[in-house]
Amino acid sequence: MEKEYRSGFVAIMGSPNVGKSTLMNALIGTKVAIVTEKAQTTRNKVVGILTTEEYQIVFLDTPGLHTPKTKLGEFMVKTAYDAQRDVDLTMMVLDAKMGIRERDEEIIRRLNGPEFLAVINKADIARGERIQELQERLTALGVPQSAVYVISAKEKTGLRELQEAILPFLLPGPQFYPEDMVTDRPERFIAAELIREKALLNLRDEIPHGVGVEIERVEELENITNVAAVIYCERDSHKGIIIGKRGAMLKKIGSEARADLEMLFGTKVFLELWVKVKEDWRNSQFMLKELGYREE
Ligand SMILES: Nc1nc2c(ncn2[C@@H]2O[C@H](COP(=O)(O)OP(=O)(O)OP(=O)(O)O)[C@@H](O)[C@H]2O)c(=O)[nH]1
Repeated sequence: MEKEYRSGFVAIMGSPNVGKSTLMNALIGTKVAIVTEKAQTTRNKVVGILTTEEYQIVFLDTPGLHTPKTKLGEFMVKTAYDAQRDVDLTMMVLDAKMGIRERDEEIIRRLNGPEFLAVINKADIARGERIQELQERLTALGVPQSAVYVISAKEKTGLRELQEAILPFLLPGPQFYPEDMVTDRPERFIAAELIREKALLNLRDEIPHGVGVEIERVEELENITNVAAVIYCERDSHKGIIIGKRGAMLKKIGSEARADLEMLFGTKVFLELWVKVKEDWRNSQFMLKELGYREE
């Protein structure tokens, strides 16, 4: 008898910067979520999809949980807990080096149960005793040993075991998305995220969280895709920094983004980038909507 097709939804939770996006990209083998060394990089719920002949796993990569200070922050936290509610499995990602913070404990207590796995990430940069200490803390919090996995999303170790651990949580069911689809986010959204990633990677610490990217136009011609985008920032002084001396910074952001956009669209890309100042845009409902941080 043929085996029944199985599918399910898996939420990837955890504090900012623990490596959730890196893990999801590694599991599905494509870059659908942006990664930077700065906390709170992920703002939206991004779906990553892993399809094989036997099963389909749909991953929800949630914004890092933190105490919200702005409307955008509130939206991020709400999206994270909302994503968790209707899933078949929740994976809580922990940073082996940072350990379990008070806030993590609260989340673990809230989410621990039969459909819960704890994933200790960044094993490549933590000492063995440190990892053992974390495992013991998890046991003390009531998470069974069998639900704890030690991995390095960056070095891609422990991923096969983790993937196998997910399979029993999948239920007989349909393939929700076509097999060649790796995310349900529109190309425009990914394009904006790729540009934002390059801005975050290149800019100094004080600016990045005030940076939003809007794609104004995508024109797909036969051999080239024309993309026009605006980088929003909150102050005139920031605008100067983003543009850089004789436009050098903007040029660097643009050429790095273009390389990724060419992979996304599968064509050459002509990228036009503008920088605009919108004071306090993170507290403007209108701007949040404009930039795609809306509830579905
Ligand atoms: N050494 C090491 N670094 C890692 C590993 N996984 C992720 N990182 C790094 O940790 C940083 C944060 O990774 P992200 O994947 O953006 O983390 P995140 O949890 O999605 O972060 P938010 O979007 O802020 O919630 C990046 O600099 C990654 O390269 C790992 O296994 N080992």
